[in-house]
Amino acid sequence: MSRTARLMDGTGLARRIVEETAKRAADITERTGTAPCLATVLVGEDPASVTYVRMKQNRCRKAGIESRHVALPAATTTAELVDALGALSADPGVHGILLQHPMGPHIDERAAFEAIAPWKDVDGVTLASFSAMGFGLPGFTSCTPGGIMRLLDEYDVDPAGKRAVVVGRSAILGKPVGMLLLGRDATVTYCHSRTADLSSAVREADIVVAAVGRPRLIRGQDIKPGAVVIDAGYNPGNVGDVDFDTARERAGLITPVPGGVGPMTIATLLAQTVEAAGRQLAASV
Ligand SMILES: Nc1nc2c(c(=O)[nH]1)N[C@@H](CN(C=O)c1ccc(C(=O)N[C@@H](CCC(=O)O)C(=O)O)cc1)CN2
Repeated sequence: MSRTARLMDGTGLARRIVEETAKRAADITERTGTAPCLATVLVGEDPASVTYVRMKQNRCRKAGIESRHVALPAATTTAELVDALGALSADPGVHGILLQHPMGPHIDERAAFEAIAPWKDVDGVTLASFSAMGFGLPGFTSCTPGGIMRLLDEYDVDPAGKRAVVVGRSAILGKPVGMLLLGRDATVTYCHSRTADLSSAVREADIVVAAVGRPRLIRGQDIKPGAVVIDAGYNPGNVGDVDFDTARERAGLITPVPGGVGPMTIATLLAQTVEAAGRQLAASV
């Protein structure tokens, strides 16, 4: 019998989160006379990154969050980038910092991320944020993983006792989403480019998170009937890592691309920026 998965509507949920965030931003602005402010930092002019940063700035504007942009040339050195991030970290007018990824092969990404003050790390990329996520302590989550967990909650998917397979192991996506699922008592398997038999691992999964950046890598035939399929892939042309048409015939729930995980990434960034501003401005009065 053929079935069609229910769609997980990231666009609609993100809209509601941003509306709620806008109310909190307005409240902070009224109480303190200062609007929450996100600094966006972009090294080079990668077209996709330019688009994502612009999307973040536009959503900030609509939510009453100020944004300040630092555009650095592609040839910027790690030391120069660290200096720029250090200046933003020390600036009391900036409450959150977003360093767009990727930054170019000559940049030491870890050194750059660590130049962000942990209390302004609204993108959840520092070791401090990563450790807090790992230990289930309060802190800022990486935005896409945080958005994915919020989507699962919205659709009453309780990870406890479920087999979750994360395809991908990047520092801002695969690793942290696996940690968050483990923190919610899922049994987590990470798959990656050296995994011997990806298909058989995926076939075992009650929850699949595709976060590898390979268009349509995960095919419907490998999806366990009724599984929850989260497509966190953002490949050129708005193509996900999951072959949507075949996967939706077997999954129970599935995120579309576009309209699934992507909007949740930005909504999480905005919500965490306002949270950071609220804390910093409360501490300064
Ligand atoms: N420092 C970071 N860098 C990157 C992150 C991140 O979370 N922090 N994530 C990705 C890309 N990304 C944000 O930066 C991102 C990708 C896609 C979307 C999104 O909303 N996509 C839409 C479709 C967009 C369109 O119509 O063109 C969707 O899926 O519906 C948001 C953010 C890499 N770098």
